[in-house]
Amino acid sequence: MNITIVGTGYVGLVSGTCLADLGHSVHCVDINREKVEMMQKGKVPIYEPQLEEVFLRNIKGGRLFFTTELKEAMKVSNVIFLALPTPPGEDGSADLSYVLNVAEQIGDLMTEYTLIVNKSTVPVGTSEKVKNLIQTKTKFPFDVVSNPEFLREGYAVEDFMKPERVIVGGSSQRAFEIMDRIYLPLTNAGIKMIKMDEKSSELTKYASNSFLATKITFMNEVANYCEKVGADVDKVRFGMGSDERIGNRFLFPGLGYGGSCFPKDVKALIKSGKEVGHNFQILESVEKINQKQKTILIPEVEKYLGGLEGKNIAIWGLAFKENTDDIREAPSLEIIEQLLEKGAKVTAYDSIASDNVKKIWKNKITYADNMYDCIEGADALIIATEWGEFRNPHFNILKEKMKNRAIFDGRNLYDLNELAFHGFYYKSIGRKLIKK
Ligand SMILES: NC(=O)c1ccc[n+]([C@@H]2O[C@H](COP(=O)([O-])OP(=O)(O)OC[C@H]3O[C@@H](n4cnc5c(N)ncnc54)[C@H](O)[C@@H]3O)[C@@H](O)[C@H]2O)c1
Ligand SMILES: O=c1ccn([C@@H]2O[C@H](COP(=O)(O)OP(=O)(O)O[C@H]3O[C@H](CO)[C@@H](O)[C@H](O)[C@H]3O)[C@@H](O)[C@H]2O)c(=O)[nH]1
Repeated sequence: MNITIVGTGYVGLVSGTCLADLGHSVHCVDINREKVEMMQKGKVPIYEPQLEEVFLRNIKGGRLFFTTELKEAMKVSNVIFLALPTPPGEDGSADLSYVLNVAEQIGDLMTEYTLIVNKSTVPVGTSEKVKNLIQTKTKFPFDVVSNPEFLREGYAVEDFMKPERVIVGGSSQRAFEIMDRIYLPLTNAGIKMIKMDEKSSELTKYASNSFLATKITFMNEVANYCEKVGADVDKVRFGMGSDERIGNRFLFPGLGYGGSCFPKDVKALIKSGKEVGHNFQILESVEKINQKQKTILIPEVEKYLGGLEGKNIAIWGLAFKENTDDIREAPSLEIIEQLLEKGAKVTAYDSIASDNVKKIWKNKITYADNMYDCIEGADALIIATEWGEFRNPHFNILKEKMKNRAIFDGRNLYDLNELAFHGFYYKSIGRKLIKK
């Protein structure tokens, strides 16, 4: 089948590449000329494990193409996936301008039956808005379906190819049949496709992300309580997660949830609720607690050092989580902001995400080339991302290079006994404080 994907970011590029790998001919469209030229030359513009291999295989196989021209792609395909940004507007609501602009263009360019498949995360009622808009632009028949995407950055290829479910929201038999054909290689392999109406499908995405954000936030609250009463959150997490009704995933406490999805989707659901007079009280609390959690280690560092003015603080990890170069809503950004405000000197290291942080913080902080250069002369080390390379450091090198043996670990990477053995002051989340 010939498929067009509009928007080649994390979702569009991964979906396009994977759909090509399932045998479809995929034309990816993006307005960013530089990005398109890069992809035409065989370069992947984002960091996403496994993606490059599948990308190159499908370019070579003649199934994956890139263009800046929607019109060109639509000449060969009448199934169009939208993988466009839906960033938060000033009031927290999802900004639908990208989706609606492209919908309008599709309406103008259509010359036959067209299926518009919306993969962007959008509020309930967006399919209807898109339908109404296209209706004013064309005389040709068309359908709009909602097909929310559940992939995680860092595991995107795996999540797309082996999803726990594919959700399709629509109201036309013709559209459902096309969706059946597109996903046949997955459903044949035992992946379930759940069909429903458009509104329920759109809400399934927001409700899933908001539920996961709530689960994480609940654990952060439990962790903060553990510290007050002397319980260990890792043990509590393991005990709770062993109950299948709770499940052991997404129970890791830390520096709060970040990334391009949870923060914006929680905000957007709260806002959508308000528009119809519904108060998502639980999500309002989740948001507030999460905001506080991102910088929860700062007062701890401040207390330990007796102030931050002129202190050298090292940060390991800048990405919002491991295995990605994405820094959208990363706790590291707010940590850096507060440290600088309080007069500290910051040296940071992230093997993949540093370049993106440089665009924001420029030369206001120092960027180290490796994790050990980063801690040279440091008064304290903050761990903000759980990259694999931080999990087993040579503690002897840390002891030699750091001015103070002090680690503030936002990801609970280390064994408490080991850090006590090495003589570190070690503050993690929801666990006993190890004092030198
Ligand atoms: N990032 C994720 O992990 C993830 C997962 C599931 C769902 N989503 C949702 O998917 C959507 C896309 O997210 P993303 O992270 O891939 O975004 P992104 O910002 O990484 O990519 C969006 C792409 O769209 C392009 N674009 C913008 N306007 C365009 C236009 N008029 N025509 C063609 N291309 C255009 C941009 O240049 C960019 O390359 C959002 O609604 C998001 O909430 C994201
Ligand atoms: O136990 C956990 C799990 C995650 N996180 C944090 O939660 C955030 C989100 O993590 P994750 O869900 O792994 O990353 P995303 O790539 O943002 O993926 C989420 O957002 C996507 C965009 O909507 C959805 O498609 C995915 O299903 C959903 O997991 C990150 O800051 C993590 O550090 C925790 O603090 N504790």
